[in-house]
Amino acid sequence: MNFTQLPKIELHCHLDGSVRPQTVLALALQQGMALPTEDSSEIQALMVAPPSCPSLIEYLQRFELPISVMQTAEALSRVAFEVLEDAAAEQVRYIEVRFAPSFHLQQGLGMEQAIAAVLDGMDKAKAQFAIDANLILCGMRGFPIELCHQTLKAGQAFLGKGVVAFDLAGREDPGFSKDYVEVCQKAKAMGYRLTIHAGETGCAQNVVDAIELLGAERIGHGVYVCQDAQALALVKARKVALEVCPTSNIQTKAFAEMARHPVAEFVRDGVAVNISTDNRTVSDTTVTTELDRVDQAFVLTIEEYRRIYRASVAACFATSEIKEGLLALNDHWW
Ligand SMILES: O=c1[nH]cnc2c1ncn2[C@@H]1O[C@H](CO)[C@@H](O)[C@H]1O
Ligand SMILES: [Zn+2]
Repeated sequence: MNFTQLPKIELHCHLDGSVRPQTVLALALQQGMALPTEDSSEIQALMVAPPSCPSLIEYLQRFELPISVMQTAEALSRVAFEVLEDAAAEQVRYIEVRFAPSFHLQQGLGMEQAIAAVLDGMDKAKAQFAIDANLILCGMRGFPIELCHQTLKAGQAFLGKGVVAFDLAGREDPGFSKDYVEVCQKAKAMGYRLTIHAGETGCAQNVVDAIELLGAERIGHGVYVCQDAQALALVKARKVALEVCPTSNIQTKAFAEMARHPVAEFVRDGVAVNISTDNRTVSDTTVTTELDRVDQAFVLTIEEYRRIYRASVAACFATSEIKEGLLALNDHWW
């Protein structure tokens, strides 16, 4: 199937993993920052995770370079604008971008300023391109939980003005959810929607916990429910959407090759699935490429793509007005 012209929805895209390599170079030069190389293809090589990264931890090391140049309001705005520009160019008509405000404080920005800067870049792109967008704030596992509380507080004023949800990202230890019950309860009480990275590299129980202990409405990845019938049944019964990022899952060694990835099985089994990039640069991909790779491995039908699209509309954290617009696009295209 040719996905190039079809409308797309991306629900799982990290800002710091989706910076254009040329922009990293330009920002570093502008900021007088020393780089290991000034060749943009070498910069790209430093940012892209190898096809066979030893683990999620190694994958996450690819974020250091882009984060180092994303410490000013101007840089954050520019990067946010460009991510929407890149997404719009491949017919992504709605995107939820995510980032961790706590990673952008190295040069004196406050969390509120970092969030405002990202929203500013997104607003400019929304005005210019055929794309709608919202922002998800990530709390980072492996760092003090206090930073999650600060993130929630910093984002509060922006709820309903571009910020829609809270996420937990970073390393995934078995049983992590029990440490985040209070944070997630607070997030919900404040009006944040909730999506949680879980079941990315091995532990289906983490998906169950994220749903039952934390109240996750969507799961980032969640792919390991394929190995646990009860976890899979829970995801289906609660209509929790999985934000599936196939290439990223191969890079982190969740699955040895695309042919073993459960995404097509999920779609055929009635699981609500969205297909996203995770990280446009670190995974060197686009939503179109992700769909092509799934199609090459499993042959997606148009009806299956429609199902993915509709599930993505249902699961996204947009207003009902935006959702109706996205569904109308679907009618128009098919
Ligand atoms: O697939 C992933 N799993 C877990 N954490 C991730 C993934 N991709 C990116 N990040 C983490 O989220 C932070 C905020 O955007 C990134 O800096 C990275 O550490
Ligand atoms: Zn992710």
